[in-house]
Amino acid sequence: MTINYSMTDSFLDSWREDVLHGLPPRKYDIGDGLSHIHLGPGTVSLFGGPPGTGKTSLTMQCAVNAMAADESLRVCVANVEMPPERLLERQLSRLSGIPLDDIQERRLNGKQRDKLELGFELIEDISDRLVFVRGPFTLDAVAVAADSIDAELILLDYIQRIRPTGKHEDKRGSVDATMDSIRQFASAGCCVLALSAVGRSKDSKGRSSYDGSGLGLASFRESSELEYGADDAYLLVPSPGADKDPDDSVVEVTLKQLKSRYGKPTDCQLSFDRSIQRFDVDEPDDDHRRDLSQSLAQLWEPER
Ligand SMILES: Nc1ncnc2c1ncn2[C@@H]1O[C@H](COP(=O)(O)OP(=O)(O)OP(=O)(O)O)[C@@H](O)[C@H]1O
Repeated sequence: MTINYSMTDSFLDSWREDVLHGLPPRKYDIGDGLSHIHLGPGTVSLFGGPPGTGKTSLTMQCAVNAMAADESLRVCVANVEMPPERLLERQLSRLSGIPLDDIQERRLNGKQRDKLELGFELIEDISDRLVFVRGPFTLDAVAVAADSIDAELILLDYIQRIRPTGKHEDKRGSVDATMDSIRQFASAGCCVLALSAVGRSKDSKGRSSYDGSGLGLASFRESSELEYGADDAYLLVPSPGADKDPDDSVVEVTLKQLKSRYGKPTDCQLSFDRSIQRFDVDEPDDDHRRDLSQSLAQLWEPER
């Protein structure tokens, strides 16, 4: 076994230089209103939430936006549930505004085909920097695929189904080992986005449910190593009181930040338009805005 350790004087100079060089740490631009989500080299972020809330779509949106904003960014995606073509159809829908149903059913009229071109162009721009693992879904395969393009951002969807190296006694041991390897990816300078299944919790009436109010850090399935190993952890849950009509194409969801290793956890409200698979950050409502402007005004106009 290799044992790693370092004397402080061996890295003091480079660290001092790093602190003083005046440039902020690299952070990906994943879209308007989402700057509190710190995704950058060397970080591990965990995204959990009930099935179908949009974790896959949100994290793919973040990755594609980051690639569009930074032409040097290379990304590796390992999705155990959906093939690349289906994942990209969601992005095509979002980027062109054409309903996903029409794309999936291949019922596109001339006008829609023209609009799709914009989406295809954007995807073509990132196509030589985006690699998908097709299987086996092991961390070794992820490492090979990521190395093939020197990927810096790795998206694992989802962590309980991606097998680590070696044999492990049970699911828990296997997820622990996966998190260990993910930390090694991060130490090598990668940004890892890991999606996680969550367990049901008890709702206010004692029933087993995925109700957002009962979910927390301990809800990440199989292992506490997940909550400790991640730098940041998020839960994507339906917003409290949001209209739960399953036919609505737009649903209100909350991205709760449960853990932020180096900052203050911040929640944010999002609208998820499922018909085009697009997430938008909700503007604070007028009352909230008024409260803020009043408090600001008071700051500048002290009581007379
Ligand atoms: N063509 C479509 N039109 C409208 N909504 C759709 C369409 N295809 C998928 N959806 C919805 O979009 C959402 C996609 O969610 P997504 O797969 O990103 O969720 P997830 O949180 O990753 O789920 P899971 O944990 O089950 O993988 C789901 O609610 C799904 O029902």
